[in-house]
Amino acid sequence: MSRQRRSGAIDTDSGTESGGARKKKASATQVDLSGFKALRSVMRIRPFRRLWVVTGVASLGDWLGLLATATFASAQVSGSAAKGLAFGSVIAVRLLPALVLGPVAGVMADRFDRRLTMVICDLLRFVLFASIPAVALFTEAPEITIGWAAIATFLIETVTLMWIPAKEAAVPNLIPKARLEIANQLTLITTYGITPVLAGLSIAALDRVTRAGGTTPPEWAEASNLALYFNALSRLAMALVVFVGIKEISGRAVGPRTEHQSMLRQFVEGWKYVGKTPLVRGLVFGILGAFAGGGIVIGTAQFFAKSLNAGDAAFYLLFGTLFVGLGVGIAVGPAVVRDLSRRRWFGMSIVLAGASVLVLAASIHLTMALLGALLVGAGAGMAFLSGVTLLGGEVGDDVRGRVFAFVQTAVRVVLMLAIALSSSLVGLGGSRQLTIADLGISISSTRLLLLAAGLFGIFTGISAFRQMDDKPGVPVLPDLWGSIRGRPLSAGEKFVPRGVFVVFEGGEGAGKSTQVTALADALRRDGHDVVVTREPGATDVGQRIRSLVLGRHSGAGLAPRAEALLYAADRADHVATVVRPALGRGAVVISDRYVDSSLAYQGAGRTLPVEEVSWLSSWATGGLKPDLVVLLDIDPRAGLERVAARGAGADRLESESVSFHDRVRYAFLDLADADPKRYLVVDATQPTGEIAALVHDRVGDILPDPPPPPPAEEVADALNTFAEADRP
Ligand SMILES: Nc1ncnc2c1ncn2[C@@H]1O[C@H](COP(=O)(O)OP(=O)(O)OP(=O)(O)O)[C@@H](O)[C@H]1O
Ligand SMILES: Cc1cn([C@H]2C[C@H](O)[C@@H](COP(=O)(O)O)O2)c(=O)[nH]c1=O
Repeated sequence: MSRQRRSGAIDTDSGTESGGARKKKASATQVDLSGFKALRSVMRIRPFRRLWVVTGVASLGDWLGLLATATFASAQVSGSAAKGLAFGSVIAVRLLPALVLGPVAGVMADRFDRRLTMVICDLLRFVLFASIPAVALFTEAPEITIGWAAIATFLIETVTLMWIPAKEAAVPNLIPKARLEIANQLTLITTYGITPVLAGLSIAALDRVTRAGGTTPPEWAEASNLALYFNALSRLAMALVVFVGIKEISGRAVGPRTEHQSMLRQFVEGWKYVGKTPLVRGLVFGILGAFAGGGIVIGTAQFFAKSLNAGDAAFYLLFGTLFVGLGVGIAVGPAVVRDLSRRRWFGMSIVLAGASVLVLAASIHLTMALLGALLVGAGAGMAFLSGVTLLGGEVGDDVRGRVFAFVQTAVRVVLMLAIALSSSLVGLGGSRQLTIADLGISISSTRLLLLAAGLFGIFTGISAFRQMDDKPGVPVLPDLWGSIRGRPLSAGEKFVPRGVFVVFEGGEGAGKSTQVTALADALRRDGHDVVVTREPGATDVGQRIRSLVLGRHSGAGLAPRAEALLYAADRADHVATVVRPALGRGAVVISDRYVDSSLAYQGAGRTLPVEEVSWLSSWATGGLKPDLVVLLDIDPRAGLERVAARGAGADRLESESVSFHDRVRYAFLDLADADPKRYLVVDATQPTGEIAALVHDRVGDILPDPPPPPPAEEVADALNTFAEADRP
């Protein structure tokens, strides 16, 4: 059985109009999902708008706080080694709580009121952030100020671990599912694009202002202290806005509350859910793979810059480009892939990031490395956006907090391990120059690690894709390409054909009816269950359509598009009520004409865009393709003579010009050329018996031998509804 038929992908573009008209129509249907209007519509959701504003302010505060705590700690000691140690320790302390407390945080987010959890966490963070510079006001001892900065940072991070799952799990309840992606886009761009840059600029500006004129500011007015106070106040503001202004966060979308379960039980259930649900498993696997790869890129970045014979500036440039790519992926990705399945997009984005790491590994010049870094960032950004949106939109409310907590914990652990391991590993390996042609390529442990990271990224992307794919069997690249052009392929109708589908095609008078009958008789003699059918006109509706399109008087002025639609309508009814049921019961279905006739007559003959006629047919048939097409090829002059000899007069299409029929003939031949395995092209001027023997032989190759037993009686009864379609 042909694989194409089983896969049954359909191009779901919305019509046959061309150019601007189609674009207008497409954007009209997408207006609720993308673009500026979508942005406006999500901003109209009051609770989200408020949350977005305070999250932006708080995120600015957090980035300021991160920079400030680190610079604050190093400012308390002297000597570069001590400063470096102090700086590094504060950053490391921020990552530690995840190891112990991450999973518990998820249970809290699913167990307790999320709004109160957020408010209490923010009040605690307000106090803790403010306490860091405040303690320094009361003591001169650096061990106390640094010690407290480290303890406070640890506590802040612990509290943050509780806050994030509560917030992330609540957001999808505030926004309709269709708006979730744009809402996430907005939040991620604000949190990882705008506010870190603003924070860096603000802290530098603060430093300049407070030291203007060469004066040393009082300790409380140091830039890092002011930043920490701002951070504290932004958290207080967040607590107040969430408590007073976004009461909706307390609401639950679906599912029963789970307070009756013990915390331990909830914790175990959360892990089980992640392990057992293919979508979540795929997401988690993909996210972790991406972060592991990202960690290796970060861990090796400095050595990599050196391997390009570039200095520190190149390192920063690469790093900056990676973030630009991340932003581009998040901001532009959805507009590029349009209606591509988000599950597929997630896997593909990870594969893109992995493949781009390979570009990095193979870079022989800084420009190539920059391109690689840009694409790594773009892939990661798109994976991040689609991953978060999928988690928010497809994970049930009652377990969402635990899933987010699981992901955030695992991400931190994997990232830390990947950075630590890769940076120590690159230190161990040596580097030597290998000259290929005139290119000096540096093979070093850094590049080998990048190579491994890239391959690992591709592997995890593919695995995630496989686990989560919601369009199995639909070819990946045509689906991606179709989506970019606004014509995603939709999954074929769920249908497992048992029978075999043979179609006869050809011009007028080629001898199709004669050969259909001969083949059906021969196969019946061989013991096969055979259904003979045709287009147009195999069903009651089809009969009426046939008289509309072929009647010499009724359809005289029929517009080509109307003609194409009528044939498609006949086909849709024919496939749904005759062909699929017969194939489903295991019969051999022989049809006199099918999709190719539309491509040849309406496409080439009427000169409608063949691609669009093809889409129309794919949609009408739900992607059903024949196993074999027998093309009876004949010069139209000879074929039309045979028709005339029948003496019944020419129908509307037979009356078309010879050049029309020539175009039809060559279109049939082109189709056969493009897919030779699925076609048998026969010279239709041969004697009837010889043609019949050739066809019987070829069909024998694809038929089950011996013929399958007839279906059970009750199934046969059910299918008999369609048996009367065994005509023309
Ligand atoms: N191989 C052949 N050699 C000579 N004549 C043939 C051959 N096959 C069929 N014919 C004759 O040609 C005429 C058209 O045959 P047939 O109806 O089978 O063709 P068709 O392709 O189904 O036509 P249409 O396009 O009108 O449906 C008939 O009179 C038939 O007897
Ligand atoms: C299915 C199909 C058919 N046609 C044309 C081709 C013929 O001129 C008639 C069918 O007549 P026949 O005697 O049954 O062969 O319809 C078409 O133009 N487009 C189609 O999709």
